[in-house]
Amino acid sequence: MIEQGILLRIENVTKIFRIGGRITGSKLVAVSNANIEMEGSKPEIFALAGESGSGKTTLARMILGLIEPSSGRIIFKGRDINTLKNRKDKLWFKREVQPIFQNPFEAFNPLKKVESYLFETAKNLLLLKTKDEVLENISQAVKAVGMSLEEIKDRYPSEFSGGQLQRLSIARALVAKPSLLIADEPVSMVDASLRMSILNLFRNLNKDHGVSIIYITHDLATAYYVSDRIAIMFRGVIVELGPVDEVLSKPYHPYTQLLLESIPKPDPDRKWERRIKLSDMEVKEYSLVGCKFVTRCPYAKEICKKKEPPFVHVEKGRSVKCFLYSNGTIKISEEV
Ligand SMILES: Nc1ncnc2c1ncn2[C@@H]1O[C@H](COP(=O)(O)OP(=O)(O)OP(=O)(O)O)[C@@H](O)[C@H]1O
Repeated sequence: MIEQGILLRIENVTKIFRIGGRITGSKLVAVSNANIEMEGSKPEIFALAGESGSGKTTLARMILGLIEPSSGRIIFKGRDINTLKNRKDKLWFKREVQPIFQNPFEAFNPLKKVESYLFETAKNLLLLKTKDEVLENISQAVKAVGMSLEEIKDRYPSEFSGGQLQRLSIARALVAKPSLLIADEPVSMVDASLRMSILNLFRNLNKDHGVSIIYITHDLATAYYVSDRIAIMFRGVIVELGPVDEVLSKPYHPYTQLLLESIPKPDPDRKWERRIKLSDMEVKEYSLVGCKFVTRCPYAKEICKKKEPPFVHVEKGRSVKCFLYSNGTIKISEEV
């Protein structure tokens, strides 16, 4: 049954990878029981934020249909994307959900003219036949990113700056007329001076063209700037979700609180400082049965080691995965 108004529903999605050899190896739950819902009637920018290795890219790849969840479902416009079998349905999904990658230089072959990518996308995904139709379509997409066809004609990737090339990779995605863009760290390789213009472009695409965007980042400052809602991930688990201004001004989860403490206030461009040492703890934390944050949480109790915390709806639109809130009493919400 098609659910009216729901663009994307990530339903109890888990991804387990096997790491190491077949005998000595172990399992790593890269994404654990993720739940996110995005409405189609209110296109939004949804930030998926977390430090390196928190499972963001794995979740993004599942939403793009590049890898299948170990369990759970991803429902896009009422259809389970992993049950799309025939060519027509797969093509439909490819048009609807488009990726934007981190490194625009890797998205284009240096020996191929940039415009050829746009032509190919129009032909392969929209199945446009006439040259006029194709030109009309790609010129709209290029215009939407603030450039023109004349500007890109006969030019190769090396003739553009990183910022321009990232715009063109966004234009290429737009040729398909997608409802959802999955942008994985789209500004981290772009010069700081051009970063804001790309983020503003996302805002325009969302407001003026009704495109929903999942913005994946480890940078809370840009997440705050560009997005409407945010999910904070830690060791494969969404620990907190809600409107970005509320989550970042009044974080509930002890992990989100710690992250915000570690942001150097005067410089919003700086990445999160690694106040928390990650790599050495990483695999161990992934395998904890209770809360993944228990070993560093200043509020940890016995129960946090033994049981997975529930995802509690704390207030309208806000949820947090923490025992501190499971009895309905918010004990820590100030002094952050
Ligand atoms: N194909 C794979 N096989 C085994 N482990 C994997 C695989 N892909 C990812 N992982 C592991 O899953 C965990 C989550 O990785 P993921 O790339 O999703 O995190 P991330 O938050 O996107 O990090 P980054 O920002 O560094 O890309 C990491 O521990 C990673 O090593």
